[in-house]
Amino acid sequence: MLHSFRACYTPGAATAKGDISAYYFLVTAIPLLLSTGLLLSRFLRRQKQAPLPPGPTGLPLVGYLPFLGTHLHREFTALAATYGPIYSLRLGRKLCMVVSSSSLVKEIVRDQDAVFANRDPPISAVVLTYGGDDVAFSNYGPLWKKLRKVFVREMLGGANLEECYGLRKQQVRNSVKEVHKRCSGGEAMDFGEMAFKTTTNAMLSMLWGGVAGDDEGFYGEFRELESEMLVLMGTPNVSDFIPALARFDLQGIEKKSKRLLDKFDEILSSVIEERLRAVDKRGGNGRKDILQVLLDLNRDGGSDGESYVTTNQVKALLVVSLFQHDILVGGTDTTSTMLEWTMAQLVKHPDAMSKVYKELNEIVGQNDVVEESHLPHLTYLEAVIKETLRIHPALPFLAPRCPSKTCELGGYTIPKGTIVYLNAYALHTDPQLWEDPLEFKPDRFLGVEDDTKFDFQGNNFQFLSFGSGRRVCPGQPLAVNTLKYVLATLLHSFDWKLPAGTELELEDKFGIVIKKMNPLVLVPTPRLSSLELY
Ligand code: HEM
Repeated sequence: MLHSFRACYTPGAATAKGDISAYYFLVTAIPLLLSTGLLLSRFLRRQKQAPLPPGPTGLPLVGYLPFLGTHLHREFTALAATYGPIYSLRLGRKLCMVVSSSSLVKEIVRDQDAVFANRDPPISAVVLTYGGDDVAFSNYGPLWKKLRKVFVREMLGGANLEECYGLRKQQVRNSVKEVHKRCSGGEAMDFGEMAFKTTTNAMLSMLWGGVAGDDEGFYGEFRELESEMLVLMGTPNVSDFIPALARFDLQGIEKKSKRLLDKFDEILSSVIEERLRAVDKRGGNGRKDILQVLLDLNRDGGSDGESYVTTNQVKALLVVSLFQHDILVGGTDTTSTMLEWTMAQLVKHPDAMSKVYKELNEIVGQNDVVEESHLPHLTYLEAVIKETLRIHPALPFLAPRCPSKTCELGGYTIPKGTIVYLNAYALHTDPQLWEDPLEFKPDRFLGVEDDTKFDFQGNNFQFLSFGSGRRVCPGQPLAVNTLKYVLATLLHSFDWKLPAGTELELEDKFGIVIKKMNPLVLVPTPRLSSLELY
């Protein structure tokens, strides 16, 4: 080809010398022209590309990290007032975006949901879930789809949830007995601690039938591991923000997470081995529990033959379920945190509390105990729970998303791999969207004609307690059921008052889960006529 090219430009009289210089000219000029063209087209493309969202500048290397305070949900909300509903900031080497408008959230979780469906988990979470081998941390793809299906259909499916009711009920009734025992001395108790124990025991009993969960020593060990995890996940890790330093593990977080995983693994392996040796494989209450469902999938892949899960995936799914979100959000239990917040708001608002008691008297009566069949009729209690989730969203930024490719949002470029925080707290407290947003007014959720308007599925982009889109919380039906059932039971059985001379404050503490700063200490007194109801 070069030859024919040369022939065109070297007609008859050309000398051999002229031939050679034309040849060299072409050999150098063509690549030069091509690369200039390439650079020019890249430059023009970049000129055409939308800019990054505006945002505060930080310092070299560490970015905006040194300027972050202790109440990130409020700080990120305040920054939106300066930089608008989408802004960017660098945390270490990582580029982050904060989105605080319902129209942009809708674009992320509906119009571009598949693009924004990846995660960027911290190193400690990756280690503690056997390499991110689970539903909460895997990126959007075949592995996530399979694990999500197992989680939603096999582990927490409607039928399974109903079948496990007996086990949950037993644990909640145990708590009622324990509270009743402590009532006689007028003893004050830490409500959050009792709520944590109740929900953990209910979950343990669902997972492996309470085989080991009834054992106090075992429970204590789990609590210890849980608080160790809290520390590990709660400590900002330089390796997460400056990946080039990750291999040095400067704070030893990766090493400690591995040690913690070994302890979890020991417990989970012994529970699994015990079950594999057992003659009766049905677990507690004579039914197939979640452990058995997972072991069956591990053995034969399930009825569709496609739901095979590895042994490590069995363990990672158990860990995530056990701590509900603990791994995801920093060693803290979302359900018991929300139980504590709801109770605190009720104690703070006696009007709302008396409406809950009135509803319980009408629906359950004082000569019966609360059953799950009562729950759909407790509409005021549900409004109270929604209002609490609105003011205190357990995960104020949901679980951060990560786009799998560079895309555009609201006229800005969002580069692949950016960490995207959906600021649910900002949306839940936006005065444009809610009247008196900081006031506790459960009635705002009553009498809404359209059932889906404020459902828990994230169909309304101003109320996002459980997220939205394909990565919406799969534990939501269990979480709402547990919240309603435990609250209804504890309120129906007891009156709850502050200890004499104390005052209630509602100060919060930022973590990946927003917890109450100080424990909620209350004094219960029995309110049912018959001792048998305890
Ligand atoms: C009040 C209690 C709870 C709240 C407020 C809550 C909230 C959330 C939120 C906001 C997300 C992120 C959704 C998103 O990215 O759009 C999430 C994800 C998740 N939640 Fe929950 N959750 C609760 C209880 C539970 C329970 C009880 C379980 C399981 C037993 C659970 C399992 C999960 C899992 C596995 C994910 C990750 C889903 C995925 O990435 O595909 N959650 N939750």
